[in-house]
Amino acid sequence: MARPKFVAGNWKMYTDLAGAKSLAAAVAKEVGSSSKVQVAVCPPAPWLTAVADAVKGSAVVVGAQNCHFEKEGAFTGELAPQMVLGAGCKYVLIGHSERRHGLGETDDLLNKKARAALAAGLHVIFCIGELLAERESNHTESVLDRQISFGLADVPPEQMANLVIAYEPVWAIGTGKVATPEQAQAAHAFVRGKIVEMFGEKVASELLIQYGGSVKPDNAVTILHQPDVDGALVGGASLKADSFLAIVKAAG
Ligand SMILES: O=C(CO)COP(=O)(O)O
Repeated sequence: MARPKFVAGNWKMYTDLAGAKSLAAAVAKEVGSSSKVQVAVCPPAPWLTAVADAVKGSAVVVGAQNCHFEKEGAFTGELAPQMVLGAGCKYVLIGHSERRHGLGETDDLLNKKARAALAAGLHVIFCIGELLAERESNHTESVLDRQISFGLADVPPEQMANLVIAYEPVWAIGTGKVATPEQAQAAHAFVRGKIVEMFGEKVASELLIQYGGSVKPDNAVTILHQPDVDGALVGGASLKADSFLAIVKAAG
């Protein structure tokens, strides 16, 4: 069975409350109550409930950009997976490069977060990707191998149906330098092969793997129609309804 396409917008630390609500409402209005392409928006944490309200009744779902691995506790500034669920989210992003490299989140920490989020009933978009220096020294595959082996260690195979991988080469994020369709396909095929090794053929064949890094309406079609590319995780172009919806359309 063909895998569905899944396009998610990562709004990062952008939007104010009014802007978040109107962007979400515009996306929801156009997507409507059923959609062949799965669509998610991931606003900043303070806007999650308002955005969940704004997309209610549409096929658009909401994701948070991070969560903690504990259910509750003295963790100032953190969000428990249960809180993310309670705010109306279906998804959570785990392991975005801006948190791995900008905030020092390790493979071990990300593994704890992914397992806790899945156990709580959230769906996880698990982000991986190599730095430019790692690609240039031919270490792309070993980096992806490490991020997957450690990051997804001990994830119960039956919970893999609730996990999506986003391959986001760090050198393509926010730079306008998109991976070529061939580079994206090669990395995605490698990732799927690694999932076969860890979880078997069935899990791997059903796994959605998004590409992220400078996806725009004008480059989306070729990237999104590579055999192992099942969607996109969109940053900058998700902040305007028109450009985000054009990418959703390109996926269909
Ligand atoms: O980081 C990204 C999505 O998570 C990609 O960001 P850009 O689309 O702005 O390159």
